[in-house]
Amino acid sequence: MLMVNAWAVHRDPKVWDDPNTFKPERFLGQDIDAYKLIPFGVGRRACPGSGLAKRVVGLALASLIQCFEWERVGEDVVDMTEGTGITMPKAENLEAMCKARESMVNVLSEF
Ligand code: HEM
Repeated sequence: MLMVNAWAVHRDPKVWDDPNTFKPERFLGQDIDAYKLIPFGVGRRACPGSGLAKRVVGLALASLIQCFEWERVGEDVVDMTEGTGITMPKAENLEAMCKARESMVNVLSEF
């Protein structure tokens, strides 16, 4: 079996400018070469759920931001250090506080 090291491809300075900096705007307004960005694999065995996944992740995140106000638990900046594992867990679990936004209280209390 051939395992492709997507982690290394996504952090290769020969492929990406400033690869270790979180810059989502780097993806705006341009087509990215399919072999440079491979979170869903590539080719015949690429993830068939990628279209669904991309829509659901955006929808879930947008819903959480729309419905709740979020705050850190303490003053410390969130530690983004990566842990070990196939699905790239954080080294430290993310703890956050959320409060339903005023405009959402009636909507959320119906569930
Ligand atoms: C953010 C969410 C997801 C990520 C990052 C992801 C990523 C991947 C990756 C990297 C592969 C292996 C591709 C390869 O071997 O080159 C894969 C395979 C697969 N994924 Fe996903 N996936 C996601 C969501 C989903 C969803 C929502 C479904 C189904 C509804 C799905 C169904 C599958 C299936 C069936 C395969 C095996 C394809 C094959 O071996 O021919 N995935 N996925």
